[in-house]
Amino acid sequence: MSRQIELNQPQQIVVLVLENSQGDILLTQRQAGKHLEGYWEFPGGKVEAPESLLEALERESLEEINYQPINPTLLIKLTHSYPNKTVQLHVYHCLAHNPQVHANEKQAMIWHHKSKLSSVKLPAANLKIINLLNK
Ligand SMILES: Nc1nc2c([nH]c(=O)n2[C@@H]2O[C@H](COP(=O)(O)OP(=O)(O)OP(=O)(O)O)[C@@H](O)[C@H]2O)c(=O)[nH]1
Repeated sequence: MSRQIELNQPQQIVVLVLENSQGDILLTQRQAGKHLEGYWEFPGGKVEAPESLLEALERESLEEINYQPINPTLLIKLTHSYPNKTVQLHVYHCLAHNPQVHANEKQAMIWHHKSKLSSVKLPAANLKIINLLNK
């Protein structure tokens, strides 16, 4: 496969929108040296073949925030192109009363009300997700 075609292939990404009973959403901060360093995001990451989307979601969630998603539902699937890569995000939503999470990778973490997410520095791909959460 040529380099150009590889660049055009979207990376398959799963993300978890974890919402507590107050309508707050968990955000983690992308670490230095990574794509979109310093931006806030939903926990998640790349799907690793041959795992399913839900297996990837569970693995990423356990790895990053030590949380096992309960009954996650698919909120939206979207594709976004950044200057250096294209991602396809499979966005899962999970509502939990008082989820106990832990920053396993020592990343900064905040709970932020869903109605105020537009004031946070989030990746451009996440705009559609924020709009959906506030419908
Ligand atoms: N986890 C997460 N990733 C997101 C979100 N929005 C968004 O555009 N992405 C993009 O999806 C990709 C997630 O990949 P990743 O976190 O596993 O990989 P990475 O960039 O840290 O790189 P690496 O694991 O190769 O070092 C990144 O390019 C990231 O910028 C989001 O809300 N959560």
